[in-house]
Amino acid sequence: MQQCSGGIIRRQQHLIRCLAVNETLISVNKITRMQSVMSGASPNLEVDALSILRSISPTLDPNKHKGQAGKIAVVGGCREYTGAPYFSAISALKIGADLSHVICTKDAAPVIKSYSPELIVHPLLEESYNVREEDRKSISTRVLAEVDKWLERFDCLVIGPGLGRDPFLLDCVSDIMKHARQSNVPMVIDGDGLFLVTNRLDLVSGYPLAVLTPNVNEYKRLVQTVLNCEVNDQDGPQQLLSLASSIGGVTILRKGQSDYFSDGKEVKSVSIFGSPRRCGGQGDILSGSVAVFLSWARQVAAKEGTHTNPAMLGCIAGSALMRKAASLAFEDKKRSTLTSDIIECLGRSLEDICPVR
Ligand SMILES: NC(=O)C1=CN([C@@H]2O[C@H](COP(=O)(O)OP(=O)(O)OC[C@H]3O[C@@H](n4cnc5c(N)ncnc54)[C@H](OP(=O)(O)O)[C@@H]3O)[C@@H](O)[C@H]2O)[C@@H](O)CC1
Ligand SMILES: Nc1ncnc2c1ncn2[C@@H]1O[C@H](COP(=O)(O)OP(=O)(O)OP(=O)(O)O)[C@@H](O)[C@H]1O
Ligand SMILES: [Mg+2]
Repeated sequence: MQQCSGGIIRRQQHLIRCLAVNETLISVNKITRMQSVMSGASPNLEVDALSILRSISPTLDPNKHKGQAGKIAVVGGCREYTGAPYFSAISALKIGADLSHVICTKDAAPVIKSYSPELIVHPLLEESYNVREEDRKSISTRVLAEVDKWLERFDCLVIGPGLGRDPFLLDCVSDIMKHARQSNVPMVIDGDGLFLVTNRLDLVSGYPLAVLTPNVNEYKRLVQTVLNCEVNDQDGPQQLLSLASSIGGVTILRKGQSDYFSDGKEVKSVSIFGSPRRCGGQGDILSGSVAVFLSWARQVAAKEGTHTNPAMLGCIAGSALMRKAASLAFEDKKRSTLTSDIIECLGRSLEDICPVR
């Protein structure tokens, strides 16, 4: 039955794309609305994500100096996972951040450095297998002191891509999060960062500069822990609103066929056509993207005194760009589309939506 409705949706999506090619009068927004209806998304929640993206993307101004377009740091990368932090950090650069750092374990650092000379990689974190019981305290103090030297320079942290679940390492990351919060540094929390936060809600509860970006599994765990019930898709937007509100007004980006966003006050969605390929790593691109757009949205808010929640704007713009890049990559690579192919399409997608002036 599920397979059957999946097939129908795919055929409908194919039909919509054919219409888009043949009938130039069908606007992106109309296509989006049609897809929302077909996928079961609530059309009245759908935002004009492309306009939002344009409104927060800075111009390339020759008077600006390095760093003003964003300094992002990804806290993640361990012995098992080196791809995820790389995807997140390189995506931030490709979108337009000036500097992208990775704070990872000592073992992961040479590997991540070898992927790209563009990234600034800090081999600071340690996992239990490398640390004697009696050295734990001094090591975590040293890690925190090192991170503190950089913390206030970052416009946003991404916590969790490829972080792993080692208890000692997660304790160190909890301390980093506490310091980031004291310094008002925004945090996008993804992957194993969500595993940490689901068990330590105090780390983000009531912090408006925290963004959680759960996938299906991560969302399920959050709902079970926070709301003490199961995911209810009949009333998905309302449940998301309650979840964000119960965690004190953090912003949540619930990833799926449509992406939904809530900060506990409102719920919005983005259903722009993405890709039917579900290769691992696409969420990592999204986390790096959200970090950049959130930083830009904060700059706009500071300059123009606007009151729209920058975390919501950052999520909406990140989701729109990720989906557009995924669809471009899929047009070209079809079944063999990989995360690296999508990353290669970030620049062209951004240029299509928001050309350099
Ligand atoms: N190329 C790369 O480097 C990529 C790396 N990636 C990185 O992978 C990490 C996990 O993210 P993910 O998306 O696989 O998590 P998710 O869907 O909850 O889990 C799926 C199933 O696996 C299990 N499980 C997972 N981790 C576990 C652990 N450490 N130890 C034990 N169990 C674990 C989990 O079990 P459960 O917790 O549900 O019992 C569930 O059944 C995260 O850091 C992410 O950034 C991705 O971004 C993709 C590209
Ligand atoms: N069924 C779907 N149809 C279209 N787009 C989707 C679908 N599911 C997820 N996406 C999009 O793919 C991106 C990544 O979401 P996904 O749920 O794959 O994250 P993830 O599991 O955390 O990924 P990762 O493998 O990086 O950990 C999001 O931008 C989301 O909008
Ligand atoms: Mg993920």
